[in-house]
Amino acid sequence: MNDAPSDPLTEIRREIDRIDEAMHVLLMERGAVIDRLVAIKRTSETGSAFRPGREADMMRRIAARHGGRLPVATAEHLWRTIIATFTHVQAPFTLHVEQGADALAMHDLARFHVGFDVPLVGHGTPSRVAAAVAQSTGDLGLVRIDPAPAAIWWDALGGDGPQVMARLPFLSAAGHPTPTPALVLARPLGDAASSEVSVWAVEDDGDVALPEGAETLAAVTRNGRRHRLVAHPGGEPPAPHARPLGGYARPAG
Ligand SMILES: O=C(O)C(=O)C[C@]1(C(=O)O)C=C[C@@H](O)C=C1
Repeated sequence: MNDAPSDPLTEIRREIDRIDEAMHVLLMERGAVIDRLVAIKRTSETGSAFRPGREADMMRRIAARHGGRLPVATAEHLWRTIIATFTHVQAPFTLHVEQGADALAMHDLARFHVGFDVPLVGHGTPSRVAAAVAQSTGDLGLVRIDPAPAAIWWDALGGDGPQVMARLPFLSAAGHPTPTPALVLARPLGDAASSEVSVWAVEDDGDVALPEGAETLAAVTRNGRRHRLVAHPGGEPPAPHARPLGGYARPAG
């Protein structure tokens, strides 16, 4: 089929080819910039190139400037894939995914955020995910936010062990293609972490009220003691003796 040079369809396809080529060239240029970043960024201390606070800023800017026909979730997915791939290029890691109750949704959530260059390993419980992250150098974990889980899995978080580093989905407006709420776990990342919302373990006899704005992500009662995983905007503990378990950038609606 020979389209005449003046055919409007041919013209438009030329324009699409020009844009595709420019995007491809820019992505390759991005790769070269990452090479320079690797030379000056110290990933060896934590074993991870993951910078959740920086990623949250980038996602907010994408959402703010977005418009037109392309769904914003597609833009998010494209950049998540690019960023996760370059994270992996800098320091290879595995994403450990909790696949106990909603395996397919968790798999979708994982692939939406890391694309296909990052290997996934599925685990039956959040405790196994936390253990796998704890035993690794720079692996990440993905755990579903289950309000009434079978175990107090967050007991394994905090200190030098895995911490909460992000909450997904981040651009969480209605209609998100992978809406399953989840937490990202990683070994401590120093000041690369975001603490807009801090996460805590709160243990009581069922008698401690949380301050306004605090959110109970999960709760388990054992032997009369109530164990809660609590998210609290800001860095203040939501209750006396609360144990810090990390934090995340406030999801953008
Ligand atoms: O800014 C960094 O520190 C990077 O490593 C770059 C980059 C990216 O590809 O943009 C990759 C991983 C981080 O999680 C954040 C951003």
